[in-house]
Amino acid sequence: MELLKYFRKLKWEFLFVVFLIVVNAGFLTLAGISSANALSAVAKFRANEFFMWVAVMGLAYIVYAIVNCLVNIEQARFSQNVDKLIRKDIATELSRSNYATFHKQTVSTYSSWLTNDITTINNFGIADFLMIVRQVFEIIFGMLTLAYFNFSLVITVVILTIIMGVVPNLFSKILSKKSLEYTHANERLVNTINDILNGFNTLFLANLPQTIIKKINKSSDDVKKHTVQYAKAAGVTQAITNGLAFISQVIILEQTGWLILHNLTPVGTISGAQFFAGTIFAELSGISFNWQEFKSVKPIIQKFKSGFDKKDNEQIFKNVELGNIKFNNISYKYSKNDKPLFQNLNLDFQLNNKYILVGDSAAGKSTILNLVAGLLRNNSGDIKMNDISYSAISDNDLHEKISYLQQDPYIFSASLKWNLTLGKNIPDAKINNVIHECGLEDMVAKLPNGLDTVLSDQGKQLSGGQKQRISFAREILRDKPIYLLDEATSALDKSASVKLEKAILSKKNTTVIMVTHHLREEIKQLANEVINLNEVKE
Ligand SMILES: Nc1ncnc2c1ncn2[C@@H]1O[C@H](COP(=O)(O)OP(=O)(O)OP(=O)(O)O)[C@@H](O)[C@H]1O
Repeated sequence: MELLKYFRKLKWEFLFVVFLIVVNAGFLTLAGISSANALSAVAKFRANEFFMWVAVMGLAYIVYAIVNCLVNIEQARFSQNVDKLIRKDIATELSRSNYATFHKQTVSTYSSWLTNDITTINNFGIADFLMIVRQVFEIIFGMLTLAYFNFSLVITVVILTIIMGVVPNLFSKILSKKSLEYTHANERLVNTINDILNGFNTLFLANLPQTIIKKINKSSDDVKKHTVQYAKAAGVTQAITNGLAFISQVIILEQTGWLILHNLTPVGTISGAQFFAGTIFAELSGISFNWQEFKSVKPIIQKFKSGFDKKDNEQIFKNVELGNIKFNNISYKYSKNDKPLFQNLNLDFQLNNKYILVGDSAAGKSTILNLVAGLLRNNSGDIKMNDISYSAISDNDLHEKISYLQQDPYIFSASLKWNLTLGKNIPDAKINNVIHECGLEDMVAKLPNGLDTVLSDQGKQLSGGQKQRISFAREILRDKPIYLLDEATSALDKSASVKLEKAILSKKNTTVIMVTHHLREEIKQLANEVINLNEVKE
């Protein structure tokens, strides 16, 4: 089972929790034995013996309570460390994903994996497994004690145990299925919540605030439906196992009574048998239910794995030197049933030349930049850099050569400095030069902590133009030899646009492909070629 892999990684912590659980089960057993012995002593009017066993019982319960507290603390620590490892594994897969793999799922789905699903794994996986460990030891100790009273009791318990183990297994598949459906419903709820809340402004301006309630209500109903379905399946499983446990307890009680009446065991056994048979069957019914719940976690962890394409990491790539980028007979369509956006397109972007790409809206200009950046790779025909096919060039290699400035740059909820450097160590003097070059000085001066000011909520306090200036500064600091600009100055006024575009187009040893809807004369002059996509697509 996949979850056990994480337990093995944390084996010392796991063993410590198990040790505490075993000690705890030991003291509970001691309390049960003491109670039976106290009853036998009182039946024989042995006062000293009676009080001694009552004292032992009291002490055993006190230690049990203390160790139980320790178990809870250590179990919480262990669970959190398992969560951390699972999150790290998901984060590692995410960090290794290519563009297509990452975008197979929505960001909200990943959020749900990292939050809701981890909570489910905690409740159904880790807590249930440790509960099973506790139950197994309480059963073992209980059986040993029953054997000490009278061995025939153990035989009956074993027979009843086998019956109790078989019946609930019949429900295992249903529980797993329902648990997976429940996690998918949670993903849909998180997706809806994110989508609707991100669209708050649009709905507010359209006077449609009720839509927020309607959409969230609909998804809540979806989660409710699947939670109730899971509870029904779990409830039936639990009811059957509980019913079997009660019947089994009655059988053991009858057998003990018969043994006492025939002088085959002391009177105290009645209390011991009741205590231990109660414990054993309650724990057995718990075990079979917890085991089903524990197994229901498996498809959740498998879902994480199957979300990522293993082939991404196994390909062998060549290191490519900078050179011309050529499109040879490129055709592209976003989905199988679509008409191709363009067919047999041939383009030649010469090293260090500057290109401006124009064309109608939706002609496919951004798609071409995405193909050059290697974000989209499922094209037909061959894209080559320096005569090496893109299929042999890694994303890493491409990103080391390309700066891609988009219309709506992402601003992290981090300091301005972090947003510019993306966490890299760059001297302040260099940062300040670029700030000056990108016209960000006024903005930085007004920020309360200058470069260290945290831009909260994805830079909501910034204007579109300020975000675009930050994006220019970020990419100039990355200092790569190929620039792709996709309407990267659309939110800036004419003079600011011209200044920034000029800064990029005037770079000497740099290839530039710039998409724009506002081709200004002074910018056109800096280009080696203006490509009209409407014409070259024909
Ligand atoms: N991720 C996507 N999935 C499906 N279709 C897409 C996707 N991205 C773009 N398209 C479609 O591909 C076509 C070309 O889009 P693209 O963004 O490349 O055009 P564009 O020329 O850059 O447009 P604009 O000038 O309006 O920005 C459009 O019809 C668009 O709907």
